[in-house]
Order: sequence, then structure tokens, then C-alpha cells
Amino acid sequence: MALVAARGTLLRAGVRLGTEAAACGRNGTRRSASHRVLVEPDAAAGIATIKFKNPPVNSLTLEFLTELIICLEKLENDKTFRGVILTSNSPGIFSAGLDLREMCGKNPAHYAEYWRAVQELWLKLYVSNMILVAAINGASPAGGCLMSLSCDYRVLADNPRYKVGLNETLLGIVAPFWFRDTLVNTIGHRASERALQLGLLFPPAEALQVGMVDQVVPEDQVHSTALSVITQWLAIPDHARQLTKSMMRKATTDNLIKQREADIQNFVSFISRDSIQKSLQMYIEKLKQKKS
Ligand SMILES: CCC/C=C/C(=O)SCCNC(=O)CCNC(=O)[C@H](O)C(C)(C)COP(=O)([O-])OP(=O)([O-])OC[C@H]1O[C@@H](n2cnc3c(N)ncnc32)[C@H](O)[C@@H]1OP(=O)([O-])[O-]
Repeated sequence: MALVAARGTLLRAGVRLGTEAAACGRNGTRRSASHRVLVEPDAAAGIATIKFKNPPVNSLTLEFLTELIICLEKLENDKTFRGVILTSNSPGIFSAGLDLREMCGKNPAHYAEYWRAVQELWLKLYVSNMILVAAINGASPAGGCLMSLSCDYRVLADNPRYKVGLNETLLGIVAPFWFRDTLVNTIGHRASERALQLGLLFPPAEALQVGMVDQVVPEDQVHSTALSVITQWLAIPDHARQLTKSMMRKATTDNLIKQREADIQNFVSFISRDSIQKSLQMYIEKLKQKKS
């Protein structure tokens, strides 16, 4: 049902499905699955690289989310690909997280549609049968960080500007329980409690120390490191690795699935509050002022 909704959004956005989306292809040439998601397939290796291309900051707009969800689903169903690298087409920014404009000044129906798409992306990533490695080549706050935390392994470029973390409280908003669970499953309860309350954004050395990422490497080695990690993981028999991943993660996704509609309602009523709308508007204004 969620995918049907996602497809509806995509079609409204005027994006062709069919052959173009199916071009999460196999012939080893660079092909575009959509406008905002580039896919570089290496069929011989069984690996595809997904590059985010939603300028200026790869924020998760509804259209971008939808294209990403459909692309992941196509790769998941195409048994050629056993591993995927997630990275940005614009080094410097991995993803600025949820798009603030999608959460500001819109109506409840829009917020509900948006939140369902955010949930869907997380569900697709977190229990994917494929090996997912995040090659984090830029700043990655909030929802951007969630995407990388949902992968099986994270490689971060060693650049002090490339901070990662769930900074929601700094915006006056609250990361939902499944963001929290994803973080707790990665760095443990105490470190998560501190990171979430303070909205900490970790520079590379600290991110490595706390376990937000698995490796920090020079910027020009992020992709090659991700490739070599995926190659190691590919050596494990798929069925055993997939069952193990499911055993580790399914309870976390089941927890959202069983209260998905309530979670949407919570988000809609939270984000619609005047005080929250005000906080978000102030934050957007602050980002603008920083520029000028
Ligand atoms: C309950 C919900 C849970 C929430 C989860 C989330 O993910 S909440 C999300 C939490 N996310 C954050 O807190 C991240 C906030 N963003 C940042 O901290 C920085 O933009 C940066 C470090 C990502 C890049 O720095 P940089 O110096 O390279 O770039 P710049 O700063 O100059 O921005 C360029 C343009 O992009 C715009 N824009 C930016 N982000 C967003 C966005 N999320 N959305 C929409 N637009 C965004 C920005 O306004 C500006 O627009 P303008 O004026 O040209 O019309």
C-alpha cells in the first residue's frame, strides 16, 4: 500500500516509471534511474552505487524519497545485485536529512503522505536483503544520518566539516522512536541518550569513537573503501547473512510496522503545532542568514 502511494506521488511528479526506472540496470554503464537518483550498476560484481542528486543539499523531498524507494525496490527485486553503496553525487553534502519545507506550512494530508514515505524508506533500507554500505562523502545530519545508520556499514570521509548525527532537538523537534532505536542498535543506549538529547553532530574522529561510523578514510578513498568492504561481505553466503541480519533487525522494524498509522498520526499532530511550525521557520531563517 505504501508503495502504491509512493508510485502515485512519483507519477504526480511526472516521473516516468517503466523502462527508465527499470534502468537501475545491469550493463555496467552509468544510467539514471530517475532525476534525483543516479545508479551506477556493476552487474559483474553484483554491486550498484546509488548516488543522491537532489541539489542543493540532497534533502529528502517527497519526490526524492519516492524515487529512492522505487529504485531500492527495483534493485532488491533484481537478483543481479547483492550489494549497494549509498553515496552523494555532490561531495560535501551526503544529505541534509528531511526536507524542512515538506514539514512547514503544508496541510495534514501532506504531512501524512510525507511521513509515510519517510517510514517506507527506512523500512526498505533497514531490512534490505542486500548489503548496504554508506560511503558518506559529506555532511549528514538527521535524516541523512538515519539513512547511513540503516546501512550495514558506514565509511566516512575524513573532513571536519562532514559531521554526522541526529540533531533533531536543535531544531526543536523530536526524533521518533524508530530513529532512536536505529541509533541505539548502532551505538548503544547511553551514548544514544546523550547524542539524542543534545542533538550532537559528530566530526569524523568522534563519530568513529562513538561508533556512528565504522571507518574514517581520506576523502578520495571513501568509494574504494566501501567497495572493498562490500566485496568482503559478499563472500558470506547470502542466505546465512540475510537470515542473521533479519534476526538482528526485524524486531525493530516490526515495532514500527505494528504502529505505523499511529506513528503517522503522532507526526502529523506534532508537526502541525504552532510552536513546532515556528521553530522550523526560525531554523530555516537561520540557515538563510548563515548564507548571507
Ligand atoms: C520529527 C522529524 C525528524 C526530522 C528529521 C530531519 O531530518 S530534520 C532536518 C534536519 N536537517 C538539518 O538540520 C540540516 C540543516 N542544513 C544544514 O545544516 C546545512 O545546510 C548543511 C550542513 C547540510 C549544508 O551546508 P551548506 O553551507 O553547504 O548549505 P546551506 O546551509 O547554505 O544550504 C543551502 C540551501 O539548502 C537549504 N537547506 C539546507 N538544509 C535543508 C533541509 N534539511 N531542508 C530543506 N532545505 C534545506 C538551505 O535553506 C539553503 O536554501 P536557500 O537559502 O539557498 O534557499
